[in-house]
Amino acid sequence: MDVTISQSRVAGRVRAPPSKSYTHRAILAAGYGAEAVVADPLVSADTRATMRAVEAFGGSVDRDADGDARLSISGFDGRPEVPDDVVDCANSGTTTRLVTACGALADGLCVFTGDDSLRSRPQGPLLDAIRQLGGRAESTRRNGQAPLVVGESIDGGAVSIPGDVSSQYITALLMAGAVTDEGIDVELETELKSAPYVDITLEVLDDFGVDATKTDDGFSVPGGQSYAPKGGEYAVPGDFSSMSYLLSAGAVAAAEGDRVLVEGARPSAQGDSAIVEILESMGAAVGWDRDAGEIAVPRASLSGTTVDVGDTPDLLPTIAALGAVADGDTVIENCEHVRYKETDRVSAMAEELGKMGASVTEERDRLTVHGGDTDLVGARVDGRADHRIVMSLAVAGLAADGDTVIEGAEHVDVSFPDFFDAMESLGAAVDRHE
Ligand SMILES: O=C(O)C1=C[C@@H](OP(=O)(O)O)[C@@H](O)[C@H](O)C1
Ligand SMILES: C=C(OP(=O)(O)O)C(=O)O
Repeated sequence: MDVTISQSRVAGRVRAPPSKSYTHRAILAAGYGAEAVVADPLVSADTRATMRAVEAFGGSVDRDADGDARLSISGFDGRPEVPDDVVDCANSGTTTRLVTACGALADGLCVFTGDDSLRSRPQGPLLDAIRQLGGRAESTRRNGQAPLVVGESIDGGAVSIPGDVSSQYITALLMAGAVTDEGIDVELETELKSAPYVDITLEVLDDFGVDATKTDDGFSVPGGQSYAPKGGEYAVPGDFSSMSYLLSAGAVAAAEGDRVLVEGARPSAQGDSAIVEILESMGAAVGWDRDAGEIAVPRASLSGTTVDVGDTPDLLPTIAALGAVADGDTVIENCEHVRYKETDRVSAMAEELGKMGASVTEERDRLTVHGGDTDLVGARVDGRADHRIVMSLAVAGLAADGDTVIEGAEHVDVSFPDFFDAMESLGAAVDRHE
């Protein structure tokens, strides 16, 4: 599906979808346990991949008859079965990493694969860690990418692993380590990127009654633990990465005297709540009522800023789009790890914003958007089969002169299936077509 988004003004109230990161972890944590309800989950292409994996390991995931508001999960109670078939992780890096470590607990071999994008993402450090723990872990093509073959019942132990490729390896080892005999000590060989995502993991583990801690050189989780949320139920908070597009839409295109108000914005461990400070640093008057969980953003004359995205890789496409609308340079630093996502998002944003007339300088670890050099103009752009590229280009399209056609817009299904409905409800001119 392609979407044409035309220059428009937006205003009104909209609810952010539930957090993808928390939902993945809650579904798998429930899978590691005996029985749990996950309330307010994100039901999207990526989280469905984690549900499928829990079922493949012998659990079951039942959705409310009347919608997506609750998942009743029967887990595999710390002992994943060997799946009957290959497990398809689709487009989801989180699913792949988290279930790969789980598969290493199985008494047999598990095979994990996914779509073209997923099969090009790095898994080598996680496979190496599983081998350090005595498990079997191979890439079928011997290139450190899926398809992966994993298994042979690891018991835990000590591993050392780089921290600058993906924090999801650490999350995966901590979640699996809790149900091993010995537990897992993770020593980081390099500085941890995307660190707030491990904080999210520690928060979810704690909510499921599982102990895990930061250590001087990494993380540690004792073995022999059981997963059970307090009161049998876990509620997922709203997603700040998804909110970044809605808030940015307000900053670049809110109607005169009006604002975009986003609900579901209660504070949590999500690093991407930094979008609030980033918008403020660019000149937007953002109002965040933390108790009510509401953020309001009126239109602003944005000016360039400098942002280190070491902790917040998923905000890079949003910040790049904001930079293209702002005056002056927006410098996005510490972004090499953003090249290992669904697509290389650093070059994708440089090239696609370039098609809209933006002037952008791309370096390996830095992206500079020279805002104000030229006016943004509507153009035909490629969403790169990547939900975040699609949604960021839609934000740029709101402010660009004329019509922007975004190819492959259906990929929003990965994290924010109702994204274009939400934009339309705010008044954006959106036309879906083949
Ligand atoms: O653990 C998670 O939920 C995520 C971690 C981050 O990945 P990396 O740790 O690979 O940077 C982030 O980009 C991804 O969208 C979600
Ligand atoms: C990179 C992302 O997710 P994942 O790693 O789970 O594919 C994302 O949602 O931007």
